[in-house]
Order: sequence, then structure tokens, then C-alpha cells
Amino acid sequence: MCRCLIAQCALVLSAHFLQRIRKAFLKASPSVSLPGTLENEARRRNKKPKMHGLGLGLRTEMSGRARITALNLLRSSFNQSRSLHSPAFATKAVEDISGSQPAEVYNLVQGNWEGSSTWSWILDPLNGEPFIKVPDVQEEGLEPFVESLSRCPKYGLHNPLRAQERYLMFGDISARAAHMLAQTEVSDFFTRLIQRVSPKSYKQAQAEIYVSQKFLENFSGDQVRFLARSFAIPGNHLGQHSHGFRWPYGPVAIITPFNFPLEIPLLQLMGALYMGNKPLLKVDSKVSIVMEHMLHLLHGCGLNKEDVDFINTDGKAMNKLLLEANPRMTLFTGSSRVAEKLAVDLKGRVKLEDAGFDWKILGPDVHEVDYVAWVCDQDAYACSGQKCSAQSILFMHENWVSSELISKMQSLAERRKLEDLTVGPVLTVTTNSMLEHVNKLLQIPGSKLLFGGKPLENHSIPDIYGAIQPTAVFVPIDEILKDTNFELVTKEIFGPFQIVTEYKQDQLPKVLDACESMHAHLTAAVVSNDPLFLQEVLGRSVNGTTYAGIRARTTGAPQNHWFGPAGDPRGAGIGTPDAIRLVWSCHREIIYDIGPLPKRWEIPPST
Ligand SMILES: NC(=O)c1ccc[n+]([C@@H]2O[C@H](COP(=O)([O-])OP(=O)(O)OC[C@H]3O[C@@H](n4cnc5c(N)ncnc54)[C@H](O)[C@@H]3O)[C@@H](O)[C@H]2O)c1
Repeated sequence: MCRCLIAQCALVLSAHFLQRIRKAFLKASPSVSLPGTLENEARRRNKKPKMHGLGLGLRTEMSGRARITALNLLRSSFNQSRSLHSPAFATKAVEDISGSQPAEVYNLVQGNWEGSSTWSWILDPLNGEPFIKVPDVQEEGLEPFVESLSRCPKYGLHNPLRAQERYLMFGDISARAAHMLAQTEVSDFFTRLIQRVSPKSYKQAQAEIYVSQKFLENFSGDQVRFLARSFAIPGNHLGQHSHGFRWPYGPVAIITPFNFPLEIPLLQLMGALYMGNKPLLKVDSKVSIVMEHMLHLLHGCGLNKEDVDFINTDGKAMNKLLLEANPRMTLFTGSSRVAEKLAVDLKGRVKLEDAGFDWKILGPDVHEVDYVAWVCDQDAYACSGQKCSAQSILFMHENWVSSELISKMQSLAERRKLEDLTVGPVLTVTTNSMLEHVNKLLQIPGSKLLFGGKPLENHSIPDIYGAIQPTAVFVPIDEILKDTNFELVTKEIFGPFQIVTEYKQDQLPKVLDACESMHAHLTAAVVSNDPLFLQEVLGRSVNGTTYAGIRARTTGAPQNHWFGPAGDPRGAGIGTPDAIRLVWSCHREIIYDIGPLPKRWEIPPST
């Protein structure tokens, strides 16, 4: 009762405070619109915001730096006023974000939340309405980000010999953030926010929160300093010993794609911070609203605002920023095309998590058909196939052909529906290009459509995105291996699509040749409990995250095991202590040699 009264008073007071700030803000700068009210303001003055077509959507011209301090103030008071209804860091309730009530995202640079002179609109993947306004920093607006990164020395914000208390600080921040993410209200907020921008089922979106929460728990307390564990080796004489340290890179950049709006950027960001780096984070603008909110949460948990910069811009401007700011290391997660470009532009100072063309081989022992069919369905079609670990090709041993595997996979695929987002918009491949790909495959002799292959119906997903039924195309193994077909068949389609093929007992070498020839070696699954079969396949393949056994899957990047490609020295990892150490720190050896000199030491002859 008493608590309820206090809460009501707090609500009235914070609403009152917000109102005062708004009035003061408008008085100080009458030509400026408040967050979320640009359109209202423009309407009031009988003017439309200026818009130009740009990539995904539209741009609007906004006023400059003068309003920023007031905006920062307003945003923090707005947060306070919402805190009784939504998580305190939420700038808008998820269900309110829409064409009529668009959300706005801000950049964070040198400790300040800022807008940009140019903005772009993100289109709602479910109905095409412009629903999130995001800064679109142009090349001439990069300077503050370059300047901010340049302030961080190469020896980082902390390292094993300096500012050691920050290791403990990050342990505390992680503990608090883990606690926050464990709250149902917070977890539900992030789950639904992810669903809004990267449509996937509630369970799939929630898995990102779960993994992030467990990851933060894992690095609570003293675990951050344990990441920087060093070692010492006795030297050659008295006073000499060598110490191997995990040293930060200092200024670093993180670039992440749209498909895991929280998990990928958060885990990489925290890893970078734990090891003493200052990261500049760029998340695909389509989904950056999620990390913007996570940064608010982290600030609430004690993260210094100057420790991370956050930019919303397109790939071209980001590329330029990297060349100008010259981060000591860039972690890139995304397509192989961009990965290869950055590797050259940044002269190899990169770690890469790029495309996946992930294979699954079913061995000779046929059992648990229902289970295997269900895992195939999840691997190929959950998140509408938009996981880098999605099952791209299924090699079936001949013994599985007479089982009901394919028909079971088909019925599972047909259960998927747009209403619960078990199938939904594909954000980087259009319907036409996916269907065109299917048609090209069907020209290959012996190939056939197993199921799917049609556009989704009765929806308002805009044409810039894709919408097709979960689809499987059969292509004979001998045809796959032909030079004329191999590239086409092994092209990653980042949507609900897979290739299926079968092999005879004596054709296993052909299957392994196909896997060897693929250029991406991210995830794989060997579905068999036959130890000799497992040994043969595992010993002749390379994929970085490989599941083996009758329950094997291709997807799954939990915090408890390494996830990343193998076979490439530039390959990064995510999630585990090893991944963090490999990606976010380098080895430094300090050889202490303090003497004393041996008694009666004399200068020896030159050598
Ligand atoms: N290996 C992994 O862990 C992993 C995880 C998720 C996604 N992926 C891959 O990501 C791809 C899907 O994402 P996408 O199509 O959006 O990828 P993408 O390469 O087009 O974009 C990824 C990010 O890079 C930015 N970017 C684009 N060009 C850039 C440039 N020249 N310089 C700097 N930044 C640039 C984008 O704005 C985005 O933030 C798939 O190939 C998928 O397999 C890999």
C-alpha cells in the first residue's frame, strides 16, 4: 500500500519533471523537435521533414549540436518517467513503435548521446512503414568518432599492469547486467524488441537474451581478471623470469550484422571491454535500436559512458571511418564479401566471423528419425534460415532414403507460419532472388523441388525484403561436384532454404571432397553414433564448430562452447574465455632481468 503510494508520487513527480524539461527545451530552442515528435513538430508548423530516398528508406535533415545537451537531459528524464512501466532504460514501449509513433536511435560518442545531420528510416519488416529513425552519419560527420578512438592509447584503458581495478569493475557490471536480464520484464522487453526488428519466433528471440544473460553471469565477480591470467617462466639466472601477459589492442572496432541484434554485439563488446580495449561499435542500423537500449542498461549497471562509442552509419562511411581512425583491431561479423574487403583495407588487422555454408552429414545408422527430422527443420528454417550456422546442405546416407525423414521434414516445415514468426521476412535477400536461385538449381539434371519453393501469401512484408516458404531442393551428389554447378549449389542463401542430397556407402569420399572444396568452414553436424564413421568424417574436415552424434545440429551458439570458423588464421570466436582472449588480446612477454650481476663480472670478448 505504502509502496504503491510512493510509486504514484514518483510517477507524478517524474512526469512533472519531464514536462518542465520539455518546456525549457522548447523555449531554449523553439525550432527543434523532441525525440519521437519530429513529425508532430513539423505538422504543427505545416512543414514536412525533409526526406530523400536512401537504401532502405528515407533521410531527414535535423538541426545541429546545440540541441544535444538538452536532448541528453531529456532522454535521461524520459527514462526516469518510464521506469514504472517499462524497464528504466527503455526509451519507448515496444508495442508503441510503429509508423505512427516511430522510435529514434542515437549515436554515442565521447560520452554523449547525439543525433546526426542526416537520418535514415528503417522500414517495419512486417508492413513496410517507416518506424525507426536512425542517424546516418555521413563521411563529413566522422571526425568525433575518429577523435574519440584516437584518445585511447595502444596499451588500452586497462591492462595487467595498469588500472587493474577496471577488471573488477567489469566483473561487477556483468553481475548487475546479468541480474537485470534475468528479470522477466527486462527479458521480455528485449525479446519483443528483437522480434520487431529482426522478426523471429518469441522462443528464438528469447534465446538471445538467455545466452547473453548466462554469458554475463559467467564473467561476473573475479572472472574478468581471470581472463587476463598471465604466466611466468624461470629465467637463466638470478633475477630473470619471463612473464606472458594478455595485452589489449587499445582502440578497436566491432561491426555486426542484423540477424542477432543483441547476442553478437553484446558478447563481442563485453569481451573487448574486459580485456582493456576501447571499442567503437557499429551494428546494422536495421536492428541497432536493440543495442542502443542495451547500452542504456549497461550504463545503469556502471559502464562509463566514455568507454564505448556507438555509431549508426552505412557500410561505405564505416569503411572510411576505419581507414581514418585506424583501430588496432577490427572484429567483423557479416558476409564474406565485406570481410575480404576489410581484411585488405585494414592490412590484416582483423578477426572475421563471416559467411556460413553449413553442412550436415547423416551417417549409416538410422535411428531417432523424428528427432533428426525436427533438428533438421530447426537448423534449416528457424529464424527463417537467417543464422550463419543454418543448415545449408544435408548429405543423407542411402540408408536414410527409405526412412520417412524427408516427409517428416516437410510436415514440420509446413507447420511454420507468419503469425508466430516461425517463418517470416528475410532481410537481405528478396523473394525474387531466392526463387530465381531455386529455378537455376532446378535446371541441374536430376534435381527436384522437395517442398516449398513458393512465395509466402497474405502478408504485407515490403518488396525490399524476402518472403518464401521453407524450401528444400534435391541435387544429385555427382552433379554437385561438377565445376559448372559447385559454386551455384554452395552459394549461401540467407533465408529459409537448403539443398538435400544422398550418397551411397562408397561415395563418402565424394561427400568429404565437397566439404573440403567449400570456402566457409563455420559449423557442421555429423549425425551418427557410429564411432568409426565419426572418426572418418571428423578427421577429414575442418569446420570450427562441429556437432557429432545422433543429436548433432548445425545451429546453436550458446555461451558454453566456442563458436567460430576454423581453417583461417583470421577466424574469430565468440562466447567463451578462449574466444575472448584470442579475439580481444594479444600476447606480450615481459622478461624481468633485475640482477644482481655475478660477483667479479667482467666485460667478455665481443661476439
Ligand atoms: N560467422 C558468424 O558468426 C556470423 C554471424 C552472423 C552472420 N554472419 C554472416 O553475415 C551475413 C549476413 O549479414 P549481412 O548480409 O547483413 O552482412 P553484411 O556483410 O552486408 O553486413 C554486416 C555489417 O557490416 C557492415 N558493412 C557493410 N559493408 C561494410 C564496409 N565496407 N565496411 C564496414 N562495414 C560494413 C554492415 O552495415 C553491417 O553492419 C551472412 O553471410 C552470415 O553468414 C556470420
